[in-house]
Amino acid sequence: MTAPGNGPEVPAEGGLVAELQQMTAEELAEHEAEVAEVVAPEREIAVDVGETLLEIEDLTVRFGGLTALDSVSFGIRRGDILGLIGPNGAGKTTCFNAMTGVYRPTSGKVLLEGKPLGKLAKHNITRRGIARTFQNIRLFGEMTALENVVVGTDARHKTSVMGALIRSPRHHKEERAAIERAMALLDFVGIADRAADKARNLPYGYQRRLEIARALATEPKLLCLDEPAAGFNPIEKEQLMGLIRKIRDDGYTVLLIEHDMKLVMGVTDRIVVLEFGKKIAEGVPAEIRDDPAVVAAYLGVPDDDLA
Ligand SMILES: Nc1ncnc2c1ncn2[C@@H]1O[C@H](COP(=O)(O)OP(=O)(O)OP(=O)(O)O)[C@@H](O)[C@H]1O
Repeated sequence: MTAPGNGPEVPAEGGLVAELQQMTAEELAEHEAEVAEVVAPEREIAVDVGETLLEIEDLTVRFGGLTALDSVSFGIRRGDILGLIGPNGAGKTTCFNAMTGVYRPTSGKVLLEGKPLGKLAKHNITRRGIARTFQNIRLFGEMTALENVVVGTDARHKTSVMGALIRSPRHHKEERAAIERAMALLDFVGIADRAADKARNLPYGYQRRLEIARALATEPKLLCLDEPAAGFNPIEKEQLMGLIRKIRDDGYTVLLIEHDMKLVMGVTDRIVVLEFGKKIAEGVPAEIRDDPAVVAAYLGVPDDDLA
């Protein structure tokens, strides 16, 4: 990682944005294709679209006497956007936490590409290919936006600690590549113009996008987004839908926890519904919208618009 203040090469203020503004439509399309190539370098991931990427088998998580997740099973296909929904306290975040090594499941399994994640620690699960964002934004506030993303790319670095200490040529090369990739990711999520700003000084919507860029920096096979639209206005929600689709179109698989039903129904390929820790429904958005058990689970939840 580049030490803060050590001068990663950020374009001069407005540089990239000014450049983009002057581009013709053709040049812009070419630029976007180049950015997409850097953002998802492992293009072969698109080849296996439709195969099962992640399987959750009979997953149970108990906290003392409370069963937060009760023998839940579902799968995620490569290239899909899967929505995980349910009323407050249904077990959605617990499911994310059990998948990403934050909680140990009481019983059941999580398999990525057919291999159980077992008792892997969080960072090893990230290395295996699951990245996530959090309900409450977690960024390094004193670091710049660019540095926050460079930190994410560290999960993929191959240099040894010694190599980093003596600043070996391999380490130097990796560092340059990390900065270039981080810049491309900021561009991809639409916040490259604020690359040099401290994360804590960014507007809220930019911080949410920065979290997504940082998660993408780990080159995940599966990107888990925990309520990414929380606190967004309708225009920002619309833009977020566009970004989630763009991420999927770039070859990633996405698992989305979100309360905003319009967004969930508009962007997902399939939906799994939890209530009181149990799976009560699974299907395509139109099936879920008309499912009596789902409608009943949401009755009395005025903020959610199931119509
Ligand atoms: N660390 C914990 N210790 C004890 N109970 C917990 C813990 N984490 C979650 N729970 C409980 O587990 C249940 C499921 O919580 P969870 O946060 O997974 O629900 P959720 O569907 O994500 O809800 P929300 O939409 O409100 O975020 C709740 O009853 C919650 O209080």
